[in-house]
Amino acid sequence: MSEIVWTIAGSDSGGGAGIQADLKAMHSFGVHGCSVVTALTAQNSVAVEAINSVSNEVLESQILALAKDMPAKVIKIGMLATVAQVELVAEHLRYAKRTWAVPPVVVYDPVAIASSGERLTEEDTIAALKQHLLPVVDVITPNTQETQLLTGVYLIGPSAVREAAAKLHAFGISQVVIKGGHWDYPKGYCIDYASCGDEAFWLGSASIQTPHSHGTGCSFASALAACLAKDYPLKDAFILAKAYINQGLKAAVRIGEGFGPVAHLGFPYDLDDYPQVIEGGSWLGDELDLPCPHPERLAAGFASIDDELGLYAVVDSVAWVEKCLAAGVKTVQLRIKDADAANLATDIQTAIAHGKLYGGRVFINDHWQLAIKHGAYGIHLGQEDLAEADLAAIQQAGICLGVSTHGFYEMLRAHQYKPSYLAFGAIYPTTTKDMTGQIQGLNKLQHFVPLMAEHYPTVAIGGINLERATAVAATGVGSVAVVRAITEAEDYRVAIAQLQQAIGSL
Ligand SMILES: Cc1ncc(COP(=O)(O)OP(=O)(O)O)c(N)n1
Ligand SMILES: Cc1ncsc1CCOP(=O)(O)O
Ligand SMILES: [Mg+2]
Repeated sequence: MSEIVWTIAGSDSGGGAGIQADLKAMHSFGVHGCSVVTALTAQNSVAVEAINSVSNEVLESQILALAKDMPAKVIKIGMLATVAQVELVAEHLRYAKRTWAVPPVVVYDPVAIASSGERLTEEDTIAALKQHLLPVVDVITPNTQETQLLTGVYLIGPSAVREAAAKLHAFGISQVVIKGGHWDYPKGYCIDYASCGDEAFWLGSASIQTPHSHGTGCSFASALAACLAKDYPLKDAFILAKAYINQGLKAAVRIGEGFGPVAHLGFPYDLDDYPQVIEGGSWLGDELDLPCPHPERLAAGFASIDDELGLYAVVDSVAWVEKCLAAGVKTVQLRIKDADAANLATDIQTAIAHGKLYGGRVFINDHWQLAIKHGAYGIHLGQEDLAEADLAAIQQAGICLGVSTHGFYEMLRAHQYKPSYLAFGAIYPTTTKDMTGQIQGLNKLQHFVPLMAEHYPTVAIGGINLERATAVAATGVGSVAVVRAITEAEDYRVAIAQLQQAIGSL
């Protein structure tokens, strides 16, 4: 069954923003959108001619009807036209959070001012929002103007953005997304910021020049709400919502005499629409004063893999490396997690030598210094290793680099380094490694592969066995990596042959 997401917002008779935009964006991400209308605005592409807020009775009847039968996983709040509406909605949200079997996640897009400049709310709504609504909000998505209205912080640079986010967190909001669509800083770029308190993310996209951007705020927040309902973590929902808006702005056209609406074109499948993940060491990172502990170690663009990766065995001993190579596996990874293991250096050296002897590709997990020293075919690194490892040395040695990713944010982060392959995991639950909260599933894999397969060899890992291998390969992923499906098989040679057949590889 589809996840249910409510939008509590105003109707836009022009069809470009409000409820109408919300439902289209939600549909694009495959959730079922329900609506609670707060006002029947009379608007067209030129002006907001009337607001026509609904009575609290009408508003409440919609909430009660939905709560009875269609409780939401995520509730997106948009325009609340009166102080009385703010109080009523806040009261129902508090009640839902207290009493529903699964408390809803509340996403608030503080629609204070329409893109055409008209004020959509009563003058004294801000005070009521701070007192009643913000304490029940989980995620807030203000633009520059709305951030300033709510925090009093004038967004003149990155530290002001962080300061404003801290003020929003202080209202009790755990996740803050500040949209930079109106900054134009650095020139020609749109920079957005998200903070979960302990982690912060910056995204950058080249500004898209179009006057037809009506409804972008509503659509962004609704896309984000839908992705949260699909269990994407905030950083991935942030990426997808941004890609959705970029895609929609590029395709937006005039409808009416004024400003046309952002287009709604379904899940974003074109990598060109995706934002750049901004890290220290990049020029955008420098503009934002992001720290970079080892700029001299950074590198992008690594050696190419010489052939299809095929079945990829990930094993923890030299003996297993040799057994897999001898059984015809062409890509093998030595994954020794104990940094103080006796004979670590000799094991790595021997595994690399076996690779050369059998004509296979041996990747070394984690121990990049020893891998460089002994001339490995490749090195596999996790996300946390990227900031520490000497990528420049790996690149100069001509060694291939594989990088793990768990979701869209990490995928785009890895893309900055242009590695030799990208691994997506964990596709299914696994007992080999603690992957709590990082299980992607086949659906997400189906989204990752078309975005990246044109640029890199791709690998799926995590919980893959013979029964699952065919479905995984059907996503178009280039390689399937397994641990237990080989090491715990009754007969590993038979298992290797069957897995190779299932994924259509030699
Ligand atoms: C092919 C492949 N994909 C992912 C991983 C995981 O690597 P990493 O994130 O570095 O985690 P550890 O393996 O070090 O626990 C992998 N090893 N191989
Ligand atoms: C190392 C690793 N990285 C993501 S899942 C995983 C373990 C995969 O092991 P298995 O194939 O036994 O599930
Ligand atoms: Mg590792």
